[in-house]
Amino acid sequence: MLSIKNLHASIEGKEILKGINLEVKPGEVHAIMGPNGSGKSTLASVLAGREDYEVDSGEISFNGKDLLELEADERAQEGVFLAFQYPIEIPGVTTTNFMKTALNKIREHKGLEPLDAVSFLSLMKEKMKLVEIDQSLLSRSLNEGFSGGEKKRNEIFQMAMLEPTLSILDETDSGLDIDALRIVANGVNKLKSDDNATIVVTHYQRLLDYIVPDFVHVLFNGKIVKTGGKELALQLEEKGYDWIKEEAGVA
Ligand SMILES: Nc1ncnc2c1ncn2[C@@H]1O[C@H](COP(=O)(O)OP(=O)(O)OP(=O)(O)O)[C@@H](O)[C@H]1O
Repeated sequence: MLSIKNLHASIEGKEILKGINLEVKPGEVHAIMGPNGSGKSTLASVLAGREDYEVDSGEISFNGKDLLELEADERAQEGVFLAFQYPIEIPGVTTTNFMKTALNKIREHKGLEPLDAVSFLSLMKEKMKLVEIDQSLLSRSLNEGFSGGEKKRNEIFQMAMLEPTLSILDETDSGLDIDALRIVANGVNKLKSDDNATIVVTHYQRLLDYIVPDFVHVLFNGKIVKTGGKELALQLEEKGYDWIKEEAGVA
């Protein structure tokens, strides 16, 4: 589904990603961990097509398409979903209206008719139940005055509605409390299928108790220096990152 080959990327002339290689297949959950400043959020942002980042070399193919050729909104229409560390607030636009527009944009791209009001409402109800989000949140302006946990819940709701093929969750520093961790984890687990894949960027080994990853990758200084199974996250929790740096010869 996703194939990243020797990706180099920089911001304001400073090289951050220094040769990332990653293969993600349908049905898989990949966790990306690593010390502060190693490039985790940069990788998520480059995948989502955020403009501040310059891709210097390398390839990213997504379902056979060259992802780097696509603008951020085109990537979303192709089924890439990025949940940011800090979701933006959009005063005056209700979550419901935002979702309607986003969903119909994606449907249009797939050559489908926009959903009529009744079908849209029944889809919303079904997904609200799935991610346990409160109706009152959906009639408020998007993210405005939402608590951290509410923003997270809302993001997982958006994910449920849009049914992306590839979800990228950047949870490195979002101040998730235990409830919010569970919200994110339950959402990801419930939405998991053989047709979609998830990349979770996290510092929290705890999150991986709830979302069991198929692979854990350790990013250090812009490169993936170690890949393992879910037990790697437990080793990191116990021993920190120094042993990995030594093992990779980057200490
Ligand atoms: N606008 C910028 N200008 C210069 N350097 C930047 C800019 N944005 C990010 N960086 C640098 O890029 C490096 C990687 O940042 P990134 O946020 O991707 O790391 P991270 O692994 O997600 O870190 P954390 O775990 O702390 O969230 C850091 O050294 C950071 O200071």
